[in-house]
Amino acid sequence: MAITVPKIKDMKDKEKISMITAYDYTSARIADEAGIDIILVGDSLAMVMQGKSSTIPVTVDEVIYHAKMVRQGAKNALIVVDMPFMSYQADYVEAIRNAGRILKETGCDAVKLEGGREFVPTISSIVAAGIPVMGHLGLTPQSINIFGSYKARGKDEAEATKIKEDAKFLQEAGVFSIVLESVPKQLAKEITESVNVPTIGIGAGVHTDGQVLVFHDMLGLFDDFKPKFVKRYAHLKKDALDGVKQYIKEVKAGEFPTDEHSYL
Ligand SMILES: Nc1nc(=O)c2c([nH]1)NC[C@@H]1CN(c3ccc(C(=O)N[C@@H](CCC(=O)O)C(=O)O)cc3)CN21
Ligand SMILES: CC(C)C(=O)C(=O)O
Ligand SMILES: [Mg+2]
Repeated sequence: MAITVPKIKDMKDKEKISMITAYDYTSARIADEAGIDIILVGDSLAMVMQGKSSTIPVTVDEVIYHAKMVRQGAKNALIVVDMPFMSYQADYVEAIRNAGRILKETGCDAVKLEGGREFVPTISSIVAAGIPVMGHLGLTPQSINIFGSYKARGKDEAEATKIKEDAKFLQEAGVFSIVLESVPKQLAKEITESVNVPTIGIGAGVHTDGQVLVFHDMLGLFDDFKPKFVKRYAHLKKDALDGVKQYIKEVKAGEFPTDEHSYL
């Protein structure tokens, strides 16, 4: 049965939520067939699909292109799409229109946007339009030019308090779930216990209500950088390199194709 927003909310304190990114049909198929709860069409596609050094350049048209392909590959998972940098920050009417385009043109289920109390009016307006919103606190990569690095957030008392308060603000604004990225595990635990919507951690320890990782990171396919929170469950880049090298060798040696791969 297809997973819905109410089902995700209901999983808090009952069953851990599994979430993974996907940017195309083939990866979405794999995640969905494996039984993932949520697929995120992350703006991390800037790094993984486009080779950029931040998520800043991604456009609404580009996430829509990827989200359409993901939709084709997923039958059961809930599909959440990241709202790109500057598609929701300037004014809330533009934010509603962009969130609406994303849902309407892709058939996906919800949007995610980064930020705390400053975005309460934006989030509540998008939700009022009938579009479910997932929040994102802690390390918010679209603010890389303010932060200056991708280091963990909320390590001092003042920032920890701000993030914890922001989680409450997001809950009041009507988010159905909150991603907590790169924060101390104790802070993530306190937030998880203080809000009534599920938290989904990435680099936030074991006490969140769910976990999310980038598909290409956890399968060892992407290695431009490797945050501490990434666990490699496969080594696909090594497999792919070995495969392509073997193919080249056999082509050069006239060993491929044999009659098995020829029309006789
Ligand atoms: N492939 C990929 N995976 C991601 O998890 C990811 C993206 N891209 N793009 C968007 C953001 C950027 N992210 C990042 C990028 C780098 C670090 C990183 O280098 N972290 C250091 C922090 C060290 C510290 O806090 O002291 C690390 O070593 O973990 C973390 C998250 C997470 N997101
Ligand atoms: C890392 C996750 C949470 C994300 O926002 C992304 O992939 O863009
Ligand atoms: Mg993102």
